[in-house]
Amino acid sequence: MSFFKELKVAYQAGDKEWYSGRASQLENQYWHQSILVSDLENLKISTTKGFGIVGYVCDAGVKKNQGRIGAQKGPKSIRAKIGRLPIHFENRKVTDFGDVICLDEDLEDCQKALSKTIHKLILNNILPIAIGGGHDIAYANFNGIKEALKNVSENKIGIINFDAHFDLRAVEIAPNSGTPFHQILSENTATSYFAIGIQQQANTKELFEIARKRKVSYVSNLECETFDEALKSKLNKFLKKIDYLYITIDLDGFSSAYAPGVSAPSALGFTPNFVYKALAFLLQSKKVISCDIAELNPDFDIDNRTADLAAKLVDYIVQKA
Ligand SMILES: N=CN[C@@H](CCC(=O)O)C(=O)O
Ligand SMILES: [Mn+2]
Ligand SMILES: [Mn+2]
Repeated sequence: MSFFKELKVAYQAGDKEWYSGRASQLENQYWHQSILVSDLENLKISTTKGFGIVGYVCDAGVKKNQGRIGAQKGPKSIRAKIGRLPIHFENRKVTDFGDVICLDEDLEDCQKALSKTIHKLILNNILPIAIGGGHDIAYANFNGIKEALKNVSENKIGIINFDAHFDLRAVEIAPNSGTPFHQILSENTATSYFAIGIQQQANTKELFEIARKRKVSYVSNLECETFDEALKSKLNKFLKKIDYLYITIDLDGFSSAYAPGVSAPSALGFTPNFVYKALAFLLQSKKVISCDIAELNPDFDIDNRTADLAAKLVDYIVQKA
């Protein structure tokens, strides 16, 4: 495809076949009835704001980070659950712009392809909702945002990551799913990063030290039992500093009771209820420029419950943005 020329990556346009569910005599009852599909080449500039789902079919970063592979099957699994959800929103146009697909473990080219996609969607007045794929999706999403906000000073762009992990590992042999925020903060020193749900037993002392040096804001999983006033006030302070917010959700930040289908599950993570409340709070700021949901690994899922959670997060973002 010429949009991705010079990149070693495959692309598949959005396909209605990916979305199915219960038939209804009435229109607009289920996602599978209303979702639109498109390819990236024929995207026309729209004056009304829309939402764009894009799949990041890549687990090369998870593999390079010594994780359990399978996340490249994530996007398909999430879409199968999205199609079946009822619709409780009006005047929202959601289009699936297809998949960028990693070839021969060429992580960097796949990331560049996703960055180009995110950039194009934002320029077309679309809020991207990227679905992964490993958490290396974050480096790609951020670079797409940065390109779209070329004239915006980097300290006006903030990142909020729902995750058990900082993902602040320094790049040693090659970038991977554990390095995205180290890469971003090294290249954009004035950009602020807030991690929600950090688990002490999932991050080394070295990672906490990197977070301190890089002035990363964070709250631990223990502070995420309820979405309380203390956290709201920290987030308000963070939101005040920035004009644009990128939200990224690593499913391994949830308790494995809700999200078993990830590379690194943990029983200690947050509940869906907590994340719903935090998301509603962040989305009402109207500063969100792009978002993604990462790390679904269908090979380890139980009764597709992690895919179902990811699909419901997509639906919730569309409702609240
Ligand atoms: N994406 C991040 N992954 C974690 C993996 C932790 C683990 O494998 O236990 C990390 O690098 O810290
Ligand atoms: Mn994680
Ligand atoms: Mn992560």
